[in-house]
Amino acid sequence: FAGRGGRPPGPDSSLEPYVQTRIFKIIVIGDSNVGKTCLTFRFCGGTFPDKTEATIGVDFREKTVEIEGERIKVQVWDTAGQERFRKSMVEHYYRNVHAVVFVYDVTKMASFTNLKMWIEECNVHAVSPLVPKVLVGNKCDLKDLIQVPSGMALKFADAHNMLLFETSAKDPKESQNVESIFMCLACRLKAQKSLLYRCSQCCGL
Ligand SMILES: Nc1nc2c(ncn2[C@@H]2O[C@H](COP(=O)(O)OP(=O)(O)OP(=O)(O)O)[C@@H](O)[C@H]2O)c(=O)[nH]1
Repeated sequence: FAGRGGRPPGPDSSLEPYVQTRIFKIIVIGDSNVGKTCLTFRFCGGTFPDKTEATIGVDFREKTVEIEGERIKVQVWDTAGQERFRKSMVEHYYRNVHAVVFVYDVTKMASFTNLKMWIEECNVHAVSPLVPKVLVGNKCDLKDLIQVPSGMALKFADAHNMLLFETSAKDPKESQNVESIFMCLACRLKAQKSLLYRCSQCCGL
């Protein structure tokens, strides 16, 4: 199925151990300035960038993780939040996507209300309801500036069948939480794809 990657076996592959690595494509979507670049940096590189600029088109980051003994490449697509930097790329974002991360800024109500628009864009591009989606409220370190209450975000997440993560890409103490966003999705994808394997074995599809 789509989402497999790695080098095909060469003529003398019997001499070398060859392990195929699956690739999961995860896109990160949301308003400009909510911290998509910083979250993907934190997950893939373990750091918070000193300085960021608006993403133009898309930036790719990746990290190989191990789940139940299988090495999986998590390919993160850090998409542009600004309309002018994303319009020529939108089709590519959604093609063969395995999971979606919707991000808002907990200190900016508009970024939360705009989520409806991001979900709509996802639907317009025919992303299957089976594609796992999560909601991330970022910048939780700015405690005095919070505009989006957790209860409100939780209600929205429930209504859209998503898990909610409230995180900070900036605060190193929160890095485990950032990691959980992507690991949770990778685990769900691994479980789904295992089911597909079993199905293809039993019903021959
Ligand atoms: N305090 C705080 N600031 C953050 C956090 N995450 C990101 N920022 C800041 O928010 C600003 C925007 O971050 P980016 O990661 O570039 O935002 P983006 O969503 O990728 O923006 P676009 O590329 O325009 O879509 C930067 O100044 C970051 O330093 C966070 O968790 N806490």
